[in-house]
Amino acid sequence: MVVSRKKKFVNLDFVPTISDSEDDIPDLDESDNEINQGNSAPVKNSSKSTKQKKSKTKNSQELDEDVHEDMNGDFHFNTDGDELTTKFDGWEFLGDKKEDQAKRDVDLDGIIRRKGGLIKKAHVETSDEEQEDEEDEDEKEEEEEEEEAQDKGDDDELAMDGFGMGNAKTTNEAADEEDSESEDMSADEEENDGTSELNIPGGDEKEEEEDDSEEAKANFYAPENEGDEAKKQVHNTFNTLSLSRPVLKGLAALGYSKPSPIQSAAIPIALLGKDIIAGAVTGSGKTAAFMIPIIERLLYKPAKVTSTRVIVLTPTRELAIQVSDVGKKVGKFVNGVTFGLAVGGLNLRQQEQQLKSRPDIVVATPGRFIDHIRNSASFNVDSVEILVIDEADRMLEDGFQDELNEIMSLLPSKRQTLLFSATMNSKIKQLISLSLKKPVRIMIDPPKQAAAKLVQEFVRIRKRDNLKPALLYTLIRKLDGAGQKRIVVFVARKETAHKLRIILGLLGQSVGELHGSLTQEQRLDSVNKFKSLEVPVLLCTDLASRGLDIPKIEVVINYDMPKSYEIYLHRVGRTARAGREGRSVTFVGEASQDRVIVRSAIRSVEENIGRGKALGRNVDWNQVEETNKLIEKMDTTIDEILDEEKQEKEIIRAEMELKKSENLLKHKSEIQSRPKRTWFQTETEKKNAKIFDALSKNKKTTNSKKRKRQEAMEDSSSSRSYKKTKNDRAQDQERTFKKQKAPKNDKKKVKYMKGRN
Ligand SMILES: Nc1ncnc2c1ncn2[C@@H]1O[C@H](COP(=O)(O)OP(=O)(O)OP(=O)(O)O)[C@@H](O)[C@H]1O
Repeated sequence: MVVSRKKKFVNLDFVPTISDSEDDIPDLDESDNEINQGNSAPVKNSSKSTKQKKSKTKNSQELDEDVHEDMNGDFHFNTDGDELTTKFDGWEFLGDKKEDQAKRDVDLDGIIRRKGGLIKKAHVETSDEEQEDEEDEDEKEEEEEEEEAQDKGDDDELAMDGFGMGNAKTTNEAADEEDSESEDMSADEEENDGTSELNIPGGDEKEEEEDDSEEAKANFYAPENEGDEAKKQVHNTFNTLSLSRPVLKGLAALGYSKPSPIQSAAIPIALLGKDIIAGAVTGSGKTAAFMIPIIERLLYKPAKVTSTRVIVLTPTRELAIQVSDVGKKVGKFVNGVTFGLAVGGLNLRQQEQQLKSRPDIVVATPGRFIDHIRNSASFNVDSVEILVIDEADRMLEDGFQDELNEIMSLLPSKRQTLLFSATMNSKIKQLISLSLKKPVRIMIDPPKQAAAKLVQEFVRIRKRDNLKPALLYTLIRKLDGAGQKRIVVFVARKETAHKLRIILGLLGQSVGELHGSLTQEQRLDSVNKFKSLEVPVLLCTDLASRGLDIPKIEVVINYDMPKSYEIYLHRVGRTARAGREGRSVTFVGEASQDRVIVRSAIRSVEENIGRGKALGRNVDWNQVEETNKLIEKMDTTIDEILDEEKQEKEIIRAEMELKKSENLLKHKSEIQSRPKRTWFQTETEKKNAKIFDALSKNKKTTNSKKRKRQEAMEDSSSSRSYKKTKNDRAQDQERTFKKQKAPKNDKKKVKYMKGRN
């Protein structure tokens, strides 16, 4: 089969792999029309019927088998129009766990149940319900009027004025909002416009970091018009993006019919081999925006030898697993493209085995990635052609800086680098270390914006911090009495998540946890139970704030305020994804930082009329107080549960130690013969690095004690540093060369060529 090249692209790096015979490419436009006609019809049926009508050519039959019926191929990222609700049930968070490797865990829910929890939800009557019991219909109406009048005077509960932002809503608006709270949240709120009356005073906004000068930008970035042109060239179907047939088939199977704006703009530029710095709002399809061109490039330029050619770095393990799954699904029909994971917390040996086969695309978290480069003998990164950094602004922050520098020093400098994030506003001085080559900037949405269909609500806590657990329970009950909605709750500390799980459990509400104190198996288990609605509420730390794509998260609750508006945007971006509706409820404390975030959110909504809403939420504090009385009585039970949990943990640990010793005896010689692993940074070094960062940021506060710690850190870093030496690299190359000679390695090339035909 001949590969057609479009004339306008002369760059040799460009990879136009579209087949010249497009007859057999599924006609996505056709199905578009049908779905559009039946606007409110369930997607599953419409896409199915479309396909049934199609003549059953071989390809359409194949596609039928593979299409994810629960995905909506018709959804538009343009959020002005009506959206259909997609039925996509999400990526697979399987990690590399094998069934028989499941470790024994403490059954916390079991303990809570033994203490009388998780059986029946605690019911505290609302003021409304009490009245309903007593009054007949007419009287009830009168009551409601009275209540509205009361509400009018009670701007404490209307929250927003208390933030110094002016009174938030008229009485009717407040009443409308109250009504909608108990109903299906997605429906009625559109008529309830509470945003326009919110005032935003100027004030103690955090100083922005100084912008890059025009001259610096001109030197660093590709000419601005390259990004602008890319944005202007809107592609209404993937067919016009010069993609190859297997990739188009993968996209069709996923139910993607139309590229999102970031995909439409970034794919052509990435196919040209250029470096990119891209920003687009949460949930706008950035993952596929880099996965599609990556796979396309692999397909077009087959490797001469089996080697790892693409590295995708993500800040969290769950995100890495998810990104790898997106890639596998996009590349499902591409013969021979292989994926590997280098992710902390999962089985090291298993990953080593996988990396030995040199998968084309390795998705990794930085620490484990460095570990593998250093310690997995047959894995090397000498042939890497493309580096993607997802959530790039996060990866450029202090916590990852040392690891990123180390990775940069190990990767070949001749490569394509793609950076993506929803809050991509890193300054040139941060980007320098990544050795980008005239990157094209593609910023789709105005920076620092929430998703278009997100309703952001705020509750002022004032001095009622002690009522927050009760407020959370009341809110969850109000938003979702039936346990049919997915609600993510963000907290600042792992301990808070754990304690809230017990409190809510004792009140009868089943919740899961996701934070760094859990084992990786437990983390994935939490995500999967949440995905399947087995546990509809997930208590998380910021570990889950970025990237996680679980399609039907209806509500995000910020129990504790995030540290910055950027993190706020990522957190609330777990809902209202891909054009869907969503709601966030944020508990706002008295700290000035809290107010800054609320103001930024409201300002953003006001500046972008028609995109989302910001509202104050009414709370029935009497009901919350009543719930709190129940919680106060639980103190001893909570302690007992924590004790019991601790004891069970110790028993499990002792059993594990025993097993470990047995294994050690049994496999002594094999274990001893393994080469000693070397570490890039020990935990202490990591901590020291953090202190060092903090110190260098705030030199004024350096006292002699801190200075000593700093010196100690500098000492330890000078002796720790390990990089692959020239010698190491030469050995790696030799190994690669030897492998090249082995005839079986040519297989992959043949497979790729097949994929293109
Ligand atoms: N062209 C498309 N058509 C239909 N659905 C799409 C398309 N592209 C992506 N999606 C879906 O949109 C959702 C969001 O995509 P993705 O997770 O890549 O967003 P993101 O921009 O990376 O978000 P975040 O900033 O939170 O990481 C996913 O469920 C994905 O399947």
